[in-house]
Amino acid sequence: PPLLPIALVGEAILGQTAIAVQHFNAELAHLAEQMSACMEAAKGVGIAAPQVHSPLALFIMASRPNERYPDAPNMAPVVVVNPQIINVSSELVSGEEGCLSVPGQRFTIQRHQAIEVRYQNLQGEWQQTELTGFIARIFQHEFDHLQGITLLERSL
Ligand SMILES: O=C(O)C[C@@H](Cc1ccccc1)C(=O)SCC(=O)c1ccccc1
Ligand SMILES: [Zn+2]
Repeated sequence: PPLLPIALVGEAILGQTAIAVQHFNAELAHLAEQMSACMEAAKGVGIAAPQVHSPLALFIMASRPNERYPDAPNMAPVVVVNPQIINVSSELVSGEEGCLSVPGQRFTIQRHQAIEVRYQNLQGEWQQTELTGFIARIFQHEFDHLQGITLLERSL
């Protein structure tokens, strides 16, 4: 089956606040599968539902070592639904980011080094955990997408 098209910066959906997921059904699981396929094909480490023209508060994050973050952990993709950022470290770190909605460009972005987060999985079960480093960076990037914020608004 074809890959979902990826919204480019400037498209309205990328500037909107995402809608909370209410129904943890097969349709949601199917959307998550399609998003994963898109992310893999684009060699991304994350993707948010608005980037595939869905208004839902849902993203996928997956870390793997890469030339910019050679010590990034190898992490199986995680589906994050209805995320909240509960606490953030005062420590900020600058790092390079890309965005599938701003193809071919890199930006230097400051992010919190550590964050405390809460989110639901595909079964609707709440998870709470602390994230640090590159994974915390990915979470903050995807969380921004759900608030209608892209890295263009954060670029130094
Ligand atoms: O647009 C997206 O959400 C995907 C984006 C996620 C992201 C990349 C880097 C830091 C935080 C979040 C990408 O995966 S773009 C792919 C890419 O350019 C890249 C991949 C690994 C490290 C750095 C950039
Ligand atoms: Zn992005």
